[in-house]
Amino acid sequence: MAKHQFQTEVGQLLHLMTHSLYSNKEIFIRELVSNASDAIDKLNYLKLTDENIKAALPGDWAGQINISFDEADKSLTISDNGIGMNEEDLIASIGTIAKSGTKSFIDNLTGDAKKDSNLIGQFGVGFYSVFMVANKVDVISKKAGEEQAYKWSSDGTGEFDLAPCTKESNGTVIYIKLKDEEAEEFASKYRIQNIVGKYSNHIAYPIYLNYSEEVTEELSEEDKKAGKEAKKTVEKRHEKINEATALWTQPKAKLKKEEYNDFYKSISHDSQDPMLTIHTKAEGVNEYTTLFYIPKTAPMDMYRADYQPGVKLYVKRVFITDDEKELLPTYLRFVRGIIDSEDLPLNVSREILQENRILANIKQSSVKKILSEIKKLSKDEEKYAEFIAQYIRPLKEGVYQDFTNKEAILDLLRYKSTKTEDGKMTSLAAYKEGANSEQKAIYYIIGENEKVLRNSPLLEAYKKNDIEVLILDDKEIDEIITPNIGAYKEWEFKDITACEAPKVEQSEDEKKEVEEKFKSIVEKIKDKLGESVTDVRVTNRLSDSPSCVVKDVGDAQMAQMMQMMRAMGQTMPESAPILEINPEHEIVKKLNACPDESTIEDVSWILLDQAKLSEGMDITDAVAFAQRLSRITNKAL
Ligand SMILES: Nc1ncnc2c1ncn2[C@@H]1O[C@H](COP(=O)(O)OP(=O)(O)OP(=O)(O)O)[C@@H](O)[C@H]1O
Repeated sequence: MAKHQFQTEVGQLLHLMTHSLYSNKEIFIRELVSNASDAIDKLNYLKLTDENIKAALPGDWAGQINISFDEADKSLTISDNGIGMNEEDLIASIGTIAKSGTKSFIDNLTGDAKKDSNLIGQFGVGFYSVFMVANKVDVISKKAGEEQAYKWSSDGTGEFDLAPCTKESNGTVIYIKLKDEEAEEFASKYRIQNIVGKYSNHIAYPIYLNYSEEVTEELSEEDKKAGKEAKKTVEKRHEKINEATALWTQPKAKLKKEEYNDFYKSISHDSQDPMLTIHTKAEGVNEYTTLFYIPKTAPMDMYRADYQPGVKLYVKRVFITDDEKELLPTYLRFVRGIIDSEDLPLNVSREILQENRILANIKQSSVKKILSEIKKLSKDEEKYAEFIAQYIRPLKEGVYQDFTNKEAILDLLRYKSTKTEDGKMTSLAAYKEGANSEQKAIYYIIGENEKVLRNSPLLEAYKKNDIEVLILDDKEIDEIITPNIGAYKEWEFKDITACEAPKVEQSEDEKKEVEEKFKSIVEKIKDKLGESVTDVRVTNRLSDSPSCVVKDVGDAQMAQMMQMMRAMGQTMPESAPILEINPEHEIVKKLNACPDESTIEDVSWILLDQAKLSEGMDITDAVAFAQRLSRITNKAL
């Protein structure tokens, strides 16, 4: 018998399973039954696509799962007649090699046992959950089409044994020796029935419960009078304990909300009810059923490049794949559920799926359906706020990924703005509706910090003109996506740091006059600040602040490209801003009349640095800034 060491991360995980994660232990049954069902799914598919496998199976092979328990032995056994595992599979799947999700699972643990147990399923570390209740586990497995069976055993500490063994037919038997304190709870008919009913009722294969029961003979009245003793016999039971129907094939009207929710939990490993359930049967050119769910909380791997897709593809109830990222567009990667097509050939290869016309049509209609259901949800402001809190980012990605549905997605987006407060958000439709008759564009400002953005001097002119400005504080994504939106219902999106200020009551002549009056000080400031600014000019966009910085309009495209390069990890220098000064402000007026060159120099730098600080930008030389401030303060006192 060969001893193998678990990889460090698996070891860590097992330690957590045995020592820390105590709440919701019952989910180990859900996880093992779900693995058994997946194993049967896989064999079902191979039977259709691989002649050798078909020949190796008995003609009447049909997938089934068996659970048995033995109170005296304090054990539970879960077995399936699915694909099975050979030696390599056992090592790779439940042995030395931790899957990509394991490390992030450990990193994501919060220490809160309840929350942490919910993470178990999400990270594909389901099998190990058995060690929450087991002292020792044996996995006896034989892969379909192969001769040799193997036995894997572990007590959940640092190592496991692996050795050849005998097993008649393909599939996997998991023997669980329960910890003493768990035996009473889980080696129990009612408890198992209850857990399977709760999580695995609509697994597409029958689950049988096998157990022995002592039966006392029913005596007739006569026998009782005659003092006959009732005989006791032990009878073996083999009872189906789940519905074993694919839930999505049932008519909508027949299904209750709880049934939908339970099914969701069984396919998603989530312990919460879903936020939204969308069940559609399409008949016509293409015949198919889809059952989609939107989780209440975004899946943990939503922002990982190697996220696990949440939609499974079936053809006429036969599972085809759960690893196809193209079934829905990437921006809808948080959706869970199934697509079951009547028209695809059963032996469709996974390779040709991507170019398949039928599937492309199903995908297109599914996206439309999901977006329209989200739109319906948006009518309920409170519920929709929860949706937005979880999914605004992927939705924003949709704006540039999905050109066909761009308008529909834009309608679903929500933004903070200068006219919303207390975390409330506005839609683009509401923004347009609330605008005055002169306005023809959607104004926005982007940054990292909401508070800084709300206090930006650049907003002063917009406030004065009662123009709403969208506050985009998710810079990483907003800076890439928003400039690419173009327009919403003919209203162009405009970045207020790079566009002309809104109209103020000032004629061209007045403007020229002001420029003339401040010409020489503008030149002087330009001279003092050198390459730290692209330009210096007087502005009419400010009222309370002496100065502000804006981007060079012509440079907007360049700035966006630089931002994309930065998002890809390149270091890119920020281009110098334009400094605008407020001719109505006392500081600027006094500076214009100031004869002292050194004061002009200090104030010029302070005007630039404080404008940068107000926009949340870094200043190049904080020490020099402090020194200048001291000098000016000293003069003022
Ligand atoms: N009964 C089984 N028959 C065949 N293979 C199995 C069985 N149980 C587990 N496996 C294999 O072990 C792997 C690991 O199982 P585990 O439950 O830890 O994660 P998973 O099932 O891949 O992920 P998730 O729990 O998210 O579905 C499975 O992917 C599968 O390859």
